Amino acid sequence: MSRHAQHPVRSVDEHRRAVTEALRGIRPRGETVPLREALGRVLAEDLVAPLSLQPFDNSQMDGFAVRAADTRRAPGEEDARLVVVAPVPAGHVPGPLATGEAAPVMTGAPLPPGADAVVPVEETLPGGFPTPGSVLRVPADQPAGRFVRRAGEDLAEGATALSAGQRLTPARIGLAAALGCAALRVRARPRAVVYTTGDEVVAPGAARGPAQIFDANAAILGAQLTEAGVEVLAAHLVPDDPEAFAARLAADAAQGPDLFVSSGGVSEGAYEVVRQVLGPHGEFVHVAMQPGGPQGLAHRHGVPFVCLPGNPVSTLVSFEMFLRPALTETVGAPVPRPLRTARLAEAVRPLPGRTQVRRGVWDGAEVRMAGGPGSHLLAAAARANALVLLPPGDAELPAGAPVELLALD
Ligand SMILES: Nc1nc2c(c(=O)[nH]1)N[C@H]1C(S)=C(S)[C@@H](COP(=O)(O)OP(=O)(O)OC[C@H]3O[C@@H](n4cnc5c(N)ncnc54)[C@H](O)[C@@H]3O)O[C@H]1N2
Ligand code: MOO
Repeated sequence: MSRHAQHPVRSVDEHRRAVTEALRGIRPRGETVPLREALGRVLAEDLVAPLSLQPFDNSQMDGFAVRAADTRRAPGEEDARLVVVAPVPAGHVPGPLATGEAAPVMTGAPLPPGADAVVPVEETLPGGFPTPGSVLRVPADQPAGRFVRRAGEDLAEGATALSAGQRLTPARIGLAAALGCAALRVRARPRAVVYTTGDEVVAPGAARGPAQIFDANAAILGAQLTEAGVEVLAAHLVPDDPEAFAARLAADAAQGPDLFVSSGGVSEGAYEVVRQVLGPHGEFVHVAMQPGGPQGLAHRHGVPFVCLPGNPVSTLVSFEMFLRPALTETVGAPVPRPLRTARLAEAVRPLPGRTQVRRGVWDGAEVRMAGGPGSHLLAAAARANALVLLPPGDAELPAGAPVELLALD
């Protein structure tokens, strides 16, 4: 237990709500994108159908358009006899169908005016598509409407085809295309600036001193933000120098970001650059979660600032537990991670009073821990495909016990 309660303690849910509230101020701008760039984007305005789907009555089968009334069974006859007229290929406008006629129609071809049913070619005699003037035999008593796709059956002209706030899936993009739209108005991606902090941290590829480590967190956060549909405007590695950090922040604010995200510099040390600069502009708390205990949340230059702890796995887990769900809730993307129930492949001891987020390898049924609980274990986390959510508890969870997890891929 801590002797000096330096930070207020809050629950995982409370902090997720706080991050979500902080992001509510993000004002979605709109932009128009071609359909091929629309996947996963969030629609900025309703799409009203400029035409019906189907746009016209058409055939669902390769066969013959007929008037159902012409096929009424004559006494002692199995089949009705009709006269074949000129075929209707898809994409061509047919002439009207007179009584007693059958027009060869292909799937998707408009139904000739007067026709109200389609008989599939394989049900007819003599078979295939006979030349115009030939006699065609079709099974008697064809029901009206058979194999006819009605105009407006799927969607009526003027109806709301897609609603503002919907995420664009392949089917929704396809619907826009079917309605003749080549581009869609979507919410612009939120734009973030990322800071990684610490005198001990150097960029991958740079020269590393004996007490230094490479910056893993800029790469982690860059990938997580990109995956979540956020544009990373810039990523800066800042030293433990509050004045330099404050100046960097002011310069970056001029670019008009929607969000600042940092890793490191939030806990109890003597050189906590993020907490020193942002402390007066926000709150630094301890969340009842491991990893990812120390957390900060501020506003600077009118922009929400989410401060994550510096251990690489703490950064990774904190993003998944707080920032990603907050983006889903406020900006409408990304898709939430699926929450699944799995059985423990091995006994696991949870933490009293704190939610523990372990990294796991999940095979769809059982989950096995990938490495220990330590938040520096990035290589173990890289083997994992799930975050295992262990609720606070004193008693060991036996092998076979059900646990919830967030599936990462
Ligand atoms: N006296 C206390 N000490 C610590 C506490 C505490 O409650 N009392 N909490 C511990 C926990 S839990 C965490 S998590 C860390 C969080 O600390 P900070 O957010 O201030 O992060 P740093 O001290 O800057 O770094 C922590 C750790 O991670 C390494 N690191 C930092 N940035 C990067 C990076 N970009 N790439 C790779 N690795 C990074 C850094 O070298 C440290 O080892 O505080 C504990 N201490
Ligand atoms: O809470 Mo810290 O994030 O465990 O390492």
